This record gives sequence, structure tokens and C-alpha cells, in this order.
Amino acid sequence: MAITYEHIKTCKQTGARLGKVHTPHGTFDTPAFMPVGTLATVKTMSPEELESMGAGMILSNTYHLWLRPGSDIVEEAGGLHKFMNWKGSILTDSGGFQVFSLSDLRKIKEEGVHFRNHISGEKLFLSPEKAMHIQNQLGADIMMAFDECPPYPAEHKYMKDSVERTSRWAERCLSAHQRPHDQGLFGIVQGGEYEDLRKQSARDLTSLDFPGYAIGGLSVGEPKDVMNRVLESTTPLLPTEKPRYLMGVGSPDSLVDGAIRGIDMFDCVLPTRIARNGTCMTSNGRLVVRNAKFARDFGPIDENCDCYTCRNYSKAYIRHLVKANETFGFRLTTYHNLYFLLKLMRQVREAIKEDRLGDFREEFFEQYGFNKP
Ligand SMILES: CC(C)(C)OC(=O)NCc1c[nH]c2nc(N)[nH]c(=O)c12
Ligand SMILES: [Zn+2]
Repeated sequence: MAITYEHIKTCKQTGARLGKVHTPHGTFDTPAFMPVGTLATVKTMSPEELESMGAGMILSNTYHLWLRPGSDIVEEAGGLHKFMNWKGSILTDSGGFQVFSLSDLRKIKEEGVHFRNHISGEKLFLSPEKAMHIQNQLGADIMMAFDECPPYPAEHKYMKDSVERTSRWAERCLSAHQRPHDQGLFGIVQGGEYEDLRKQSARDLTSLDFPGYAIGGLSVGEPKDVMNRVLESTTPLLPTEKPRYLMGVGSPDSLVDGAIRGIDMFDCVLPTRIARNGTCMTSNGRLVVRNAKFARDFGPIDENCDCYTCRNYSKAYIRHLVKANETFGFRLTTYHNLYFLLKLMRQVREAIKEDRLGDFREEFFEQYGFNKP
């Protein structure tokens, strides 16, 4: 379990904590945002560009890479880092979530999940052991346990059965984990909006002594105050000397609010996904660059941004590229959005250092427009 967390300090104004995560492929500061590279690429970005904007760890996905190109090929290439030429750290999600969100026709049994390949339709089966085998072939620094992420909302009875199975699956993942010294396996706390089930899931998983813990099953459509309430009751149950990872989150406001509630790691497809339809995150809120009003606007996407896109290109030019479906246009919006979130996390870490994350939240929310009714 060569993943270690170094706690540096806790913000005096909030519950946020400043830290570092050490992996065999380097160290990154937390709270951290991790760009998502599902198919072994953060869409349209080169590894050099990701490194230049300060990305320390990126995500890839077990289920997707198992299907395409096949985890055997990645293994023969020498593992995911070599295959995609990424020198930093990698986390692979276990595929459980993707199975539940991508394919219908699925049957959840104790031994694992039967479902159809979302591309070819062929019958497939994933189990904790299979997910661990694939992740060991990919060779990520951090691997995720095979869990069920039930849809929102779910009945308490269903959620209880699901949490108990997810805990049994977590135990099976630990025993199937072949390389504990080079790869850290994180447990995933589930339980939906039910505090008693979140406590049960956290208790089960912390008794298994994982090197880090994720909070799953959030950002699945529940209101923000439900997410914040679940975080407030769940993070205190997790060990303070290990990383806490909130999966699938998120929007700029959720990143700040998650950090305030003690989260160290975040991932979300939002910045890269909305970039590909020409939507940008800016310090004054979202901006849809293909909007006609920018046709003759020769200023940058964001006056307060010093990224490559904002230093060199205008809204008019990027609008033209995006409307013409030019790949370079999506590269520019993607670069800016990732830079924006990575810079936001730098500002969050700075605010923790100066014990003023609560003040920073007010300023940032006001300017971005989150407080608008
Ligand atoms: C709908 C979005 C993707 C925004 O969030 C979630 O679904 N959030 C939950 C989530 C994201 N990724 C996960 N991986 C795993 N193993 N388990 C999970 O619960 C999740
Ligand atoms: Zn920019």
C-alpha cells in the first residue's frame, strides 16, 4: 500500500485540510482536482499540457479499458503509465459504477454483475476478483474497490442490502489484490442519503484498513444540501491520516464545499465534457462561447485567467472554431476549463494555508454567481 497521506494543516476557519498524497509516481498537493481520462487520454489534451497546468493525478477506467483496447494490451505495453506516456500518478475507477450507469440489462448477484457490453451488446460479467485482475494489469497507483453505486433515490431496504454486499465485495477485492506494495486500493463508502447506512458502510470499510477511502454514491442527482449533509456525517468517520476522495465531484461550488468538509481528492468529467460543447467555466460564471454575442468579442474567455488559451486567443476566434467543429477549438476550451479548476484548487490550498477558506468561499461564490437566487 505505497500510498501515504501527509497532513500539513487544518484551516482554522473551516474543516478543510491541506496535505500531500505520495504515490510511486510522485506527490501531489491536496485538496486536488483529478482530470478524467477514461480511455487512457484526457480528451484532446497531451500529457505535457496536463503537466504544464499542474495536474498531479489523472483518472482512467477499468471497465472501458477492459473493453477497449483490452487490459492485456495495456499490460503488454508495460502498464497504463507507459501506454499513455503519463509520468504522474494514475487512479483507475473499478468499473462497478460504469456498469450500473452505462448498461441496462444487468443482473446483480453475490458473485458479481452480469451485463451487456455497451458497445457490442455481448454478454459480460464483472466481479470483485475480475475488476482487481484488470486493475492490476493496468498498474494504476490507486485502484478502487468494486462497488455498487445505486441510483438516486433508492429505498432504504435496497440501499441496506446494497451497502452490505458492497462491503463483502470490498473484502474480496482486498484478498484478490496482487500488488499491495506498488498499488494502493481504496475502499468506497456507499449508503446514499441514509446516515445510518453511511455509518455502517464506513465502519465496515475502515475495519478493513484500506490506505485511502472514497465516498461514492453522491453527485448522482441529489440536492446539494443532501450531499453536504452526507459529507458532514461521513467524513468524520474516516481516518484523519488517510486520503478522502469524493467521487464524481464536481462543479466549482461543490469542490469548495467538499474541501470545507474535509475532502482531499475530487474527480469529474464536467470541465472536459462541457468544453466539448463550447461551454467554459470563468471567474464570472459559465460562458457559452458559441453564443452570437461573442462574434466580434476579441477579448479572452476570462479576463482573470492567465492560461495558454486566455493569453493567446479571443472569444471570437474560439467561437468560430467551435461553430466550425474544429478540434483546436475544443482543445482551447478544454485547456482553459481544466486550468480553471486546477487553479481553483491552488486558491483553495492557499486559503487553507491562511485560515480563510470561509472568506474565499464567499468571494468566489459572489463573483461566480453561485449566490444568485
Ligand atoms: C453522476 C456522476 C458521475 C456525476 O457522479 C456519480 O455518479 N457519483 C458517484 C460515483 C462516481 N464515480 C464512481 N465510481 C464508483 N466506483 N462508485 C461511485 O459511487 C461513483
Ligand atoms: Zn483561461
